[in-house]
Amino acid sequence: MEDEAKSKKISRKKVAVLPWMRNPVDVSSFNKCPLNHLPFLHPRYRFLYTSAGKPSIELPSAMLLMRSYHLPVLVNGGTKLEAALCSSGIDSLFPVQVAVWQETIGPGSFERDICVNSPTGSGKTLAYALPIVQTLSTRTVKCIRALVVLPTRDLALQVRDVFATIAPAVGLSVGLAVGQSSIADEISMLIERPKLEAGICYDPDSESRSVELQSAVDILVATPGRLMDHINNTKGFTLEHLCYLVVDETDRLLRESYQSWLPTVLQCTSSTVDSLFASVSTSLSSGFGSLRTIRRVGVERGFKSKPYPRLVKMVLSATLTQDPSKLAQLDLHHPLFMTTGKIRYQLPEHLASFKLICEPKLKPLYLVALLQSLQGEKCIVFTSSVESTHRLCTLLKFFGDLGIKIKEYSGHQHQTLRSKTLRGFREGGIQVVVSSDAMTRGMDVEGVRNVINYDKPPYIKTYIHRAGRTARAGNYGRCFTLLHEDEAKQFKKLLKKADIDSCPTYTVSLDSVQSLRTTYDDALEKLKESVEIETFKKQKIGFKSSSKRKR
Ligand SMILES: Nc1ncnc2c1ncn2[C@@H]1O[C@H](COP(=O)(O)OP(=O)(O)OP(=O)(O)O)[C@@H](O)[C@H]1O
Repeated sequence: MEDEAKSKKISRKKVAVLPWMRNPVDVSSFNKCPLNHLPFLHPRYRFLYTSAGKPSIELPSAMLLMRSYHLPVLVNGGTKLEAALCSSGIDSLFPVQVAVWQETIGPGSFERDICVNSPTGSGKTLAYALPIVQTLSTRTVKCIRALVVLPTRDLALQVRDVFATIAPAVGLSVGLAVGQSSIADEISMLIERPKLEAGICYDPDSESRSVELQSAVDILVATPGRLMDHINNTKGFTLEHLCYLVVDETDRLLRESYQSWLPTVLQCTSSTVDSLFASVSTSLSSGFGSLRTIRRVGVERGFKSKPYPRLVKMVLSATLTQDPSKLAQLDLHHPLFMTTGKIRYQLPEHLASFKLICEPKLKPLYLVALLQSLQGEKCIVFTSSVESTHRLCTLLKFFGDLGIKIKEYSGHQHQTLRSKTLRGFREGGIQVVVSSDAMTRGMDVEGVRNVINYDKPPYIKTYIHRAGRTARAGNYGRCFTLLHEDEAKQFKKLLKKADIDSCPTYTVSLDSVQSLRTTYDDALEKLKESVEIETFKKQKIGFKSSSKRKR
């Protein structure tokens, strides 16, 4: 939001778009592509099988050929990756995935850093996950080669799951650094302990042992805070072999410094010839293990005959920032901008936007009437803050049996509770989630048919991300915005920024609103009591902890 407020001020001064953003690759000019027609993947059938189904060339030479194209190993005439994708219900790639594929595995060959601005739900996660996994499938030594950074824990978990559906198929391990478990547990998942002879105890503080520690993962999905903890404190944790850095939800991640994670990562990964020579001279004295590391850098990280290539960066968002000072932080190399269509803010193709004009004092009643008219369809209700999320959710529960299960989701809740709610929502036990902006970005819950803006979104970016929780992956969805009469004009202006000229009015029956009035009065009374009890409890806890401190 701050980003948008600032960019508003700047836009009045008419900041020029960066030259490389002026002629983007238009993702909408690409079509969906069945997996077996994917360029560079398809020829394997021709190389390997004749029309009679007999192998046309020897398998080992075919394997070599595939390796040179970063193609994964064959299984029964298909690829392990293809099989993994198919078993998770993916039989073709979406346009953004095909476009990115062209620039990575295809002719583009990861030569440029890639910046993707593509609508919510268009499949950006797989767009970067698939080429990375395919390229790394030929690696022989395990170390962190790809790092994906996301702003929240739940988003990181979601992205880890996408990698986990394809990476193990080609023998790659995916790790998570988000602070979901204790730091010790996380370390044990990320770092492989040396295998010791019987009777010898491993001492994690021993300097002499640290050279033997190895990464247990090839791909790491992390949030900035926990990533910094590992960079600063975890023995054996290194990003020196990193080949791919993905900054997902880029504009959100660049908005805050998060302990300067980005400059730190860039510093950890800068592999100049100088530093390489420095490490050669130190490693020569430190034994065979490190010598292997030098060879790994020289051979595996090298492609296109460049022995020590730069780190490839991929940055993505549905509302990618165009602010030059923000983008400069990424230190992009010859960046390629890929965007969908000509409009900066695009909504999903099958999203229908509606407004619902309500009397200010009766807004909760309009919401209940709307929820009832949606008949239990999965729905996310967005409010403007964690406090109003809590209040609204509590109020809805006091409405009695609405026949729908409603839960709250906000940044103030404990992670375990949030995860439980998310699980229930995904599995269908919960039909309505009332959320603060914690669920606005990136969250992918299958079957969400409706999004309701209980509070008007302050910025178009907020509208794009909230609305984008529905109508994902080509599905249909609706976004309703509850407005007071005097907010309508402002809202119209806001939608104009995403080139939305028409936002029809949705109506709920006034009778159903009126019929809820008595229940509403009771619910309001109960809400008042509940707020008082909670305030009292909070004060009591505050008093206890402050008197403890005094003691
Ligand atoms: N090729 C595909 N075929 C079928 N479904 C797909 C494909 N690619 C992605 N999906 C599904 O589409 C949904 C949206 O994908 P994803 O979360 O990557 O979108 P996104 O563009 O990152 O959205 P956001 O901007 O909101 O983060 C997911 O449920 C994912 O499983």
